[in-house]
Amino acid sequence: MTARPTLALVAHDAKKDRMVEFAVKNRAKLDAFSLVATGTTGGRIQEACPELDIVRLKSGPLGGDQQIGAMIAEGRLQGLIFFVDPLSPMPHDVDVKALMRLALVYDMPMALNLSTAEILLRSARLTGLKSTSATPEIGGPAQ
Ligand SMILES: O=C(CO)COP(=O)(O)O
Repeated sequence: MTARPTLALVAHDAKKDRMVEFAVKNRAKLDAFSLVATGTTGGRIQEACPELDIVRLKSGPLGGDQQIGAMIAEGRLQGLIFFVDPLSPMPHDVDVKALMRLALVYDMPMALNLSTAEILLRSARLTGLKSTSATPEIGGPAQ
């Protein structure tokens, strides 16, 4: 049996309703993944879609973004959907940037808004998300 690819779901507060709508609409597709989420985002999705099995990490400002970043660096994540709020200052802005940076370093499929998330999910269904080998792109740091 092949292991299901792992997908991380994260949304800033102003985008949580949108994430819940996205999850409800795509619940059957999401069920094909092993799901992880930052704490509050995961709680909201779980409430709306109780059948989904979601591993909830810490809340973003308390280290959840960094936990997901560590999963990327260790090759334990295959995709990231992160609904970012571009209009509000964040106390943990450095963590948000660090997460996105690692996704870039490791060439992780990453959707930062609703329209790209829809595309990512469709393409993941068709082709399967690529497995990361925790090898950075050329020009990335040595392991
Ligand atoms: O802050 C976040 C991402 O930067 C999300 O964290 P929560 O899902 O706990 O709100």
